[in-house]
Amino acid sequence: MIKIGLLGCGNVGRIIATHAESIQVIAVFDIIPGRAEELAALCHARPYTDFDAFMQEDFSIVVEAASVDAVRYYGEAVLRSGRDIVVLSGGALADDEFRERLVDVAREAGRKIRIPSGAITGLDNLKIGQVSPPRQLLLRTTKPPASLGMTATARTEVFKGLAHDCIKQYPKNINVAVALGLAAGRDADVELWVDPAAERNIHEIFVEGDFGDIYIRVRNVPSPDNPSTSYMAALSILTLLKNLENPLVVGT
Ligand SMILES: NC(=O)C1=CN([C@@H]2O[C@H](COP(=O)(O)OP(=O)(O)OC[C@H]3O[C@@H](n4cnc5c(N)ncnc54)[C@H](O)[C@@H]3O)[C@@H](O)[C@H]2O)C=CC1
Ligand SMILES: O=C([O-])CC(=O)C(=O)O
Repeated sequence: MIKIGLLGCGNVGRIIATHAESIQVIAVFDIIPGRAEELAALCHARPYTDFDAFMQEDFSIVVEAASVDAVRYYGEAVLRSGRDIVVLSGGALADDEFRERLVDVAREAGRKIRIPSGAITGLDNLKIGQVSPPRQLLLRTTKPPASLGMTATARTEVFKGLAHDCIKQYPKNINVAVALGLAAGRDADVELWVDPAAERNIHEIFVEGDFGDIYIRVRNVPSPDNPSTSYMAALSILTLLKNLENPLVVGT
């Protein structure tokens, strides 16, 4: 059974901890002591608020479900310790300098940085963009205003531009756009909308290239404890972990 250290004991951390059938959560870490303790009790793990102490535990992979800042603070140390890291807050890798350094560290340590598909689908074959760059790569995200901590009386566009700029303004809501760009090999264009009539977190992906064109629409159910995070994101991590040691690899 894969032994994991969970970095982040919020909404996604709780879903992982309560569905951890094919994994063993050994230790959990959060800056908020009560959260670490509560989650640890749920999955019979040990709670930590001190990162160095957390890292002394016996696990082979760290699952980050915390924040863009957490990836920046701890990503390198995780890899240098000889563990892989699953990064849900992939927005941290929008910073070219940071990403290149992290990849270099992973290469030196012989470890992997795994970005799950999170709240979208299609990252597998979007990687064809690394071989044949797409002419269009657009993510149009629509969320209920509450997901962005806003109020709005009509459908409103709150951002239009490139993913690496959008993530700076909305680090808790648009990590998917950065993952999309990392898969396809170019920064994605992003439109971020709030819509008071939306009951789901909707991600529409438009791609066009030599292969033809793609349109994907994902209508995500918001998570029970954090409406800005789609429930699919947690399921995506559980699925990644379930398949880690499977010799049969499906998808590009
Ligand atoms: N790539 C994707 O498709 C998606 C990515 N996300 C990202 O995943 C992350 C987790 O999402 P949720 O569980 O819903 O968030 P949450 O806010 O419910 O939980 C995050 C937890 O991490 C802790 N935390 C934050 N920064 C930390 C740090 N520097 N050190 C230690 N603990 C820290 C917080 O105290 C909190 O308990 C967020 O960054 C979110 O933006 C969420 C949904 C989809
Ligand atoms: O969960 C979602 O729909 C997307 C999200 O928050 C993110 O990418 O940060």
